[in-house]
Amino acid sequence: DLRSDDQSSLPKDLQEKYVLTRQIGTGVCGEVRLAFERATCAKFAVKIIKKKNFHSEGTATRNAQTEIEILQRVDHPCLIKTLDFYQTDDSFYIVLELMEGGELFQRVKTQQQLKEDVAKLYFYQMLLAVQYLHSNGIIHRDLKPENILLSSHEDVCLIKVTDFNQSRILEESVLMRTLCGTPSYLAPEVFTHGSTSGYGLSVDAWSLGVLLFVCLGGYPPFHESFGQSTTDQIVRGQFTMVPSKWRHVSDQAKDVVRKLLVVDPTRRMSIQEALDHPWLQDQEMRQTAHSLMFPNAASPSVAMEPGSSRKRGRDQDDEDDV
Ligand SMILES: Cc1n[nH]c(N)c1-c1cccs1
Repeated sequence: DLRSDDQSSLPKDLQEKYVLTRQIGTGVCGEVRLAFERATCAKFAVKIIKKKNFHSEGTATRNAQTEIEILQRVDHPCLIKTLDFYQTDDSFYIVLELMEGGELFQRVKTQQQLKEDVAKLYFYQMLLAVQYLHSNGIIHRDLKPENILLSSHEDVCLIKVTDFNQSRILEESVLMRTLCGTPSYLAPEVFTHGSTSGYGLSVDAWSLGVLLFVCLGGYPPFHESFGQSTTDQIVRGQFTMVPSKWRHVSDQAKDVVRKLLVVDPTRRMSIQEALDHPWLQDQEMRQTAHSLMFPNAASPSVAMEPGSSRKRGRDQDDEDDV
């Protein structure tokens, strides 16, 4: 167990480059510590994953390797960046960007529920991050408030998605290879249930619906304290928007939640459809988000034409969204 002043159990090359200090987070896989780069005193977060916390070392290694591969492959302003990676016989050490605002989970807990325009700013950034992952064939699979980090203690701030430990990289499946051949002889169920054991990108859309519900309502849509088992509530899509918590939330925001929390994945709103939803057609919010994501980019000098109403189409979103 690493005490804050005990650096001796760390990999030597990690010790030489960083000083690890206090714990800033814990998770099922281990802990996160604040670190200072010796050469620059720059601050980072070091995620320590104990291999013994997995039921099999193989799982630990496979999950960590997938997480490392994804962390090193992705490059988006709303995805946490990895700087370094080390390992010993019993642990992995991942050096990550430091997000001074901590976890969204704590922010919602402290504020009880977020103001709608703040929730919209965060949700839009989450949509862009997940749209980027999906466009790179990656399903996150574990989107929750603990895995959304905030860059500062201000309401208006950059968010970053973290923890790809449960993520999966969509490899070319047998079904995809099968579909390369002539489909003439394939039975209909190959198309409708070819990957019965798998699931698609839509699992992340559902999780984003839960995340938005928590941000707007300040409580989770599905929880064992509501009587039935959480699993039964989820598979039945049973949730309640308690009036005292939701009466000041706009109908458009509620509509986004309801269209994401649809049990049938084929009927669930997609990430792109959410980006095209009227609630997200908020140019001021998008401009704020883009200035947070690209702080060095020149702000557009040309204001929108007076009276022009830019109804965004798909290509417009693609063009403007990262
Ligand atoms: C990673 C990372 N970078 N910056 C922070 N605060 C983290 C944490 C993740 C989980 C708890 S703290």
